Amino acid sequence: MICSSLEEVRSNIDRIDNEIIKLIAERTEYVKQASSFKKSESGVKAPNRVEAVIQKVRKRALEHGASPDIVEKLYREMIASFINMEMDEYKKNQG
Ligand SMILES: C=C(O[C@@H]1C=C(C(=O)O)C=C[C@H]1O)C(=O)O
Repeated sequence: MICSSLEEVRSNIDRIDNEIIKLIAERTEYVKQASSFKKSESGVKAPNRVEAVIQKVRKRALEHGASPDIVEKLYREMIASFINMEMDEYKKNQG
């Protein structure tokens, strides 16, 4: 959509950010659940799965006209934070 002012551009960015945050919240709930199926700290980190996710999102980025490099960078940062959160959850459940 072509905008006719910076205000309109920013209003669209704000709308999209709101949607992204809702999806991050939903993703958070699933990552927390993942910890209950893990049997070790290396299982929590699951590096093979991380690489599979990265390959998948790079492909999706290309299909949708986004930059695969930007998407990969964002996902690596996001997943690192999710792993920290999941590790805290895992350790809490270990008692
Ligand atoms: C959610 C999981 O745990 C971790 C978090 C991941 C993610 O945020 O996509 C992927 C792999 C794991 O590092 C999983 O194993 O699927």
